[in-house]
Amino acid sequence: MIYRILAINPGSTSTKIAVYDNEKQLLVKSIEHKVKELEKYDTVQEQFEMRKEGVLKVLKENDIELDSLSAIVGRGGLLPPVKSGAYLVNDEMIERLINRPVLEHASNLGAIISYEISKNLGINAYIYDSVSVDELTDVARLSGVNGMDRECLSHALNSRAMAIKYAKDNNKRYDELNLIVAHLGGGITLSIHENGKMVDIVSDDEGPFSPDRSGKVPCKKLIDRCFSGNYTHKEMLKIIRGNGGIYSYLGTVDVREVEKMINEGNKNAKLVHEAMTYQIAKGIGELATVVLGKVDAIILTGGIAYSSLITENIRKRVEFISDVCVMPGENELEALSKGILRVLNKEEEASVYRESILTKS
Ligand SMILES: Nc1ncnc2c1ncn2[C@@H]1O[C@H](COP(=O)(O)OP(=O)(O)OP(=O)(O)O)[C@@H](O)[C@H]1O
Ligand SMILES: CCCC(=O)O
Repeated sequence: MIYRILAINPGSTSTKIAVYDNEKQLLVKSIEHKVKELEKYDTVQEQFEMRKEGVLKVLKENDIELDSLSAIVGRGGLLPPVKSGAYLVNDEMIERLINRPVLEHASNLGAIISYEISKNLGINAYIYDSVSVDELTDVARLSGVNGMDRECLSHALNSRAMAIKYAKDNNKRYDELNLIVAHLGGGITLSIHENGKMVDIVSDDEGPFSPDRSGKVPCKKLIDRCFSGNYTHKEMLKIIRGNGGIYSYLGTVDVREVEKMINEGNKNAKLVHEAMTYQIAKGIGELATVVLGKVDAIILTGGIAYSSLITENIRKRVEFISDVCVMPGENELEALSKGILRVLNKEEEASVYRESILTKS
């Protein structure tokens, strides 16, 4: 049986789409959105029509008939905590993403666009491994302030896909391994996968800084700055997410550019580069304690994992814990599509989204 799956991954400046016949990629395309064009919209939700039309146009240009599609999958956005794997998109999920998303994020449009296209075709729309996948254990949930539990927002899609791929490549099952995955992209999140469950993470405000995010910062200094009267709420958020991390030190979010600066003798660039890898290694060390050090492998993935300077600096600090496996880049479209193929092949079940009860369909 051949299933044709459309995968949609809306990012901050692009909407990436791909079409697969089972595992065979028929089409992949990144629809770029110019900053000037996006500035016309006050909210991410308002970009829906424009992005949906872009997707439909690309399908038409590439002779992909809408009625040849078996299912559509969008990158799952900032929902309240959900389980890993697939969810069927329903009205309740759409209402949440349009009116009350946990955070405004382009990925919130993944489900919305998929649902809208699927409705007219009479096929299912899904999300897979949303940013808000939460499999934290109870003990991992406490933050240290009563009433302020930790949040589990991570690059779950790529991280789980790489962990599953690592297991397959090594003739093992995902649920028989303990794996630490470091997703090293524009944002950095680290996760520990214990016997097939992502039981803890180091999120992008708890651990290493990244190209554009601050990571963990000194709480008291942050509070002082918030109440200094010099910044709005929005400006403070931008300081830690968007203008934080490497950008705040060096004015770029491009690690390749940082490495060029280093090669040209820029000592500050070298220090910042080293500090980021040092913090990533510390985060990996922290997660190793979750499984009492019994880690089968440490996986380094995401765009930054293309840098051997980065991966070697991390390796030398963490290889005492376990083997380090470098799986650079991310293939979120493939991860989305393969996840839904497993659902269509009945190897996995899709959950039904309910605000309070998350049940298997
Ligand atoms: N060959 C390379 N060497 C070093 N860094 C690289 C290389 N290729 C990409 N990068 C860096 O990877 C980062 C972007 O990674 P990636 O594309 O995974 O992130 P993203 O998709 O924009 O964000 P996120 O991963 O948070 O969703 C940039 O800092 C970029 O400079
Ligand atoms: C919150 C981490 C996920 C992302 O930024 O895409």
